[in-house]
Amino acid sequence: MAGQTGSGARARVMGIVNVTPDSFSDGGRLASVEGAVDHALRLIEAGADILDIGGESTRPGADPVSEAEELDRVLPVVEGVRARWDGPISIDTMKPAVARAAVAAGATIWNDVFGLRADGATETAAALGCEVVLMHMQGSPRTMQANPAYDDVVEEVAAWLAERAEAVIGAGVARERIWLDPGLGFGKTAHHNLQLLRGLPRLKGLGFPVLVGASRKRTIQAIDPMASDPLDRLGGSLALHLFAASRGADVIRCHDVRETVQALKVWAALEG
Ligand SMILES: Nc1nc2ncc(COP(=O)(O)OP(=O)(O)O)nc2c(=O)[nH]1
Repeated sequence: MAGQTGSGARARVMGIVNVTPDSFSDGGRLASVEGAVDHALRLIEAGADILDIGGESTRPGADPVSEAEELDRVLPVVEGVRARWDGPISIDTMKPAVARAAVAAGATIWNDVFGLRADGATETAAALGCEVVLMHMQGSPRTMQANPAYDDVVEEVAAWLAERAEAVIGAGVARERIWLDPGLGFGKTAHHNLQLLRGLPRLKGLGFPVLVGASRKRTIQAIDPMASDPLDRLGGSLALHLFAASRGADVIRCHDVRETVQALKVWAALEG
């Protein structure tokens, strides 16, 4: 994992490759394996440090995808990218079997929005020895936005992430393999998301690299009602991600890689 940020060093950029028909901002755009691999290679060309490949939308109200269907979607893309690039590839999945198969196909990171809570997930992560992203989610993708509520969202998310990290370390996952993620939009209101971004130093204080994904998310529309179309949220995405990097985020997960890399570089140059 790259060095800590906040001292002018650029946060690493994780480019999103959604191999799904229904992702909230780019669903269905990568209809073929070739198209998805080409898109991934374009993200690398644009400066992505990591590629995140996912076969199941986690947007609010998303329909679950079967293990077989998810495998059919992601494995050919992981294999296709790995055959052309030797950089870090993360698999964005909640299913241990999908993570296992993707690592066998060349993925090096398990990005689990469910925080390794599926049956067998911690054992699988320990056995794979890959890096793991533990993300906070209140509820499930189908229910999480119904009525998100916290007394103190920063403290509650920090405590939850600390507990999950200790639990997976106890299950055999090496401490240095763990990244944390506050899960913006996963059981949070726009207000909660902004508070979590302001509270990133508290999450960094847990002693793990922090990943933030605000790209094209609904929080931006809550601030700019004109941005009803996720594709109209680039400016807000860049603002949220620059703020996150300035508060110590180590990895930024985004769709618009070229613009994000450029913004982070200029911001780092300003900070000297
Ligand atoms: N670690 C992490 N993983 C994530 N995976 C998916 C999404 C949702 O965004 P997207 O992939 O664009 O949409 P969808 O889930 O509809 O495919 N957000 C995160 C996030 O914030 N952090």
